[in-house]
Amino acid sequence: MTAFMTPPAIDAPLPRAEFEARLRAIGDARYHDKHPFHDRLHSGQCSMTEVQAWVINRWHYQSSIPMKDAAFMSRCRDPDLRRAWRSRIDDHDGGPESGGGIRRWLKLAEGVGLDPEYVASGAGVMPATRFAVDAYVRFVRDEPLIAAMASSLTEMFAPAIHTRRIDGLLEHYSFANPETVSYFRHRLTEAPKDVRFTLDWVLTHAVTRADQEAAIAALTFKTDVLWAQLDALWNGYVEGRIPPGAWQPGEGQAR
Ligand SMILES: O=C(O)c1cc(C(=O)O)c2c(n1)C(=O)C(=O)c1cc(C(=O)O)[nH]c1-2
Repeated sequence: MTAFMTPPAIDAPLPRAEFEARLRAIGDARYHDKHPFHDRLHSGQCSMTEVQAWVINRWHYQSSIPMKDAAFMSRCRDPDLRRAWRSRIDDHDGGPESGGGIRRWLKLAEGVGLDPEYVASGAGVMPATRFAVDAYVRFVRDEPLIAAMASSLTEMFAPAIHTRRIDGLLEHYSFANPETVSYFRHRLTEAPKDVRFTLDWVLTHAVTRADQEAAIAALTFKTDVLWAQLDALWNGYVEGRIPPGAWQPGEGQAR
């Protein structure tokens, strides 16, 4: 660089490929596939109490996802964006006959010996799970659209963990069969469809460095949302410090 050339501004936007690499690096560093609860679950070391606690608590995430997507859509003036986004709600809610991911999660609940009505009531969800998931819904409702969209990009990292989960559950647990793991099989095609659209949108529309940093921060926040849920699960049901009001083993069993 000669003395007459202007140095690049500190806040110059990242080239597209570098921006994408920064987003992907968040998965390598912080995605919840690295949480010890997942190793325990996928390698068959979880007791049925721990599996039931996971299914009950994750219900709060599952059931909130279409609500956060509806909150997102309520903010979009662009019909093209709404049209692309609404398939996410269809994936989880499905039609009246077929149902969708929500119904498939309740099949898993039944398969692990729980009363699906108990699970669907949301009773027994731990406070920390609620705080984490509800923070995600609020984030998507309140933050700028680019950050709201980028926070869903943890789905970039989900197919690998879903594949590991399907294989691990089928290998190690007698409750696992094509019906009970069907939730995860559907996600193998649904998540890449979501990511194709959203990643391209974020990479294209985050044109300032500030927007790019906000997208990176949003994705980082979302990894915290996921990690915090598993920390709560580990504390409550592996370490045995069940918080007041949360599910007690033996409650909500299938009749
Ligand atoms: O099992 C998982 O590890 C996992 C992770 C994630 C994720 O990375 O947020 C989602 C899902 N599953 C999932 O099933 C799902 O429907 C989903 C929607 C979203 C989202 O942020 O919009 N994440 C995820």
